[in-house]
Amino acid sequence: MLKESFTRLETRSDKAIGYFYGRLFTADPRLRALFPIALDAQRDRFFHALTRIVWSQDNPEELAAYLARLGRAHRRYGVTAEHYTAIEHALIATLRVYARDVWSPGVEETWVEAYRSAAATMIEAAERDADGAPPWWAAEVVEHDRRADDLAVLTLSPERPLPFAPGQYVTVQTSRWPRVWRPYSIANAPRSDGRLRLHVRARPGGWVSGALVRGTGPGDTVLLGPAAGTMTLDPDSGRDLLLVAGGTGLAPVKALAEQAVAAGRRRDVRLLVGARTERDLYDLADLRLLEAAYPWVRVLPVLSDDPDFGGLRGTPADVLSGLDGLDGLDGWDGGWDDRDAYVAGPVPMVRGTVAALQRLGMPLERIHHDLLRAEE
Ligand SMILES: NC(=O)C1=CN([C@@H]2O[C@H](COP(=O)(O)OP(=O)(O)OC[C@H]3O[C@@H](n4cnc5c(N)ncnc54)[C@H](O)[C@@H]3O)[C@@H](O)[C@H]2O)C=CC1
Repeated sequence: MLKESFTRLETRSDKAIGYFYGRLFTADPRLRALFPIALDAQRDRFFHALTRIVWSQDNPEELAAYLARLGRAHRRYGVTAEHYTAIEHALIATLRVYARDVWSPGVEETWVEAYRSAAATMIEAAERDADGAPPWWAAEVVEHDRRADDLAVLTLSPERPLPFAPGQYVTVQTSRWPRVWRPYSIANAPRSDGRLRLHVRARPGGWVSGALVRGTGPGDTVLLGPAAGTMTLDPDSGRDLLLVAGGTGLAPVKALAEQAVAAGRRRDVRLLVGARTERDLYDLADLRLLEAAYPWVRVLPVLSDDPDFGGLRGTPADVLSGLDGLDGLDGWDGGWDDRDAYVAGPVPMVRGTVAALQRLGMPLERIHHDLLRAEE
């Protein structure tokens, strides 16, 4: 019933979502303040979440985990239990209009039940979280290192300790765009001074990334959400590590490399740094320092858009796919089933790299990435 009625809404999603927000803000205009000034991205995210909830009804475990993440993430917006009731009314009113040809009291009851159950899971997760972590941290920008016109490395000092594991990300809000949060991976292992580094590339039309690269400097304050993400080192593994980064996907991978070397246990680390041109290797000097300090770490730049480059060319996936019959990856040939891989970067690059690693014989459970979260 849910899927059938939701399909009616999907075919006219723009109008339906517009109607939904209209109902919501008319019923309680104060709710408008919870949302960003421009609603476009919010509309997409709301619809994406609804779609996922409807289509995950057959998979309660996956659904509960997703809703718990969603509920926790909503804490930073100041969402409370009462807001869920207002959303319920607006959603049901919208479905009544847009799914009118299949609507009946039975369908309505099913929706109300499914909505309340989803809301209860979100609220419960948010409340459980509220016992411990704050919903957000204020952090001072202590360094702003502009490495290219569109790229900056920011060092942030949170007002209170912000716990995280290498490989995780935080969401960031700037004063320029209230209520707009964007995720950025933390680019360092935890430090004694509690500081965090972010690698930010300003995307065309990217509000937060543009503000962080071009409109932020030392002394400014940003807000950070709690750390999240599962692309973390397997604590039981002493296996060699293959780290693959594309562009600013270097951030989480560098944090993992720092953690691996700090653990004191010698694990061979190969770090493939994918970029378009030499100019885009924005952190190579730092990576070379890591390599010099730990001889078992090898940093291998791979350039896709520079035919004159003397090193590895193509994407990281091209390099891995071409390994058959070559000398191997800087001394590594074979043994792919006994290594851990971590991959971060543009979605198609991550997909291609995962496929190439599987073809080399690496089991899927050893290949870590953030793809599903990126799509959330
Ligand atoms: N945890 C994660 O997975 C993280 C992911 N990212 C994502 O990484 C991306 C970085 O963007 P930029 O720095 O602009 O990277 P970029 O566009 O400069 O590309 C970096 C590398 O990825 C390859 N690449 C780009 N598009 C590709 C495609 N369609 N197919 C195959 N390979 C491709 C390039 O050849 C290059 O090697 C962003 O999308 C960001 O959201 C960033 C941080 C963490």
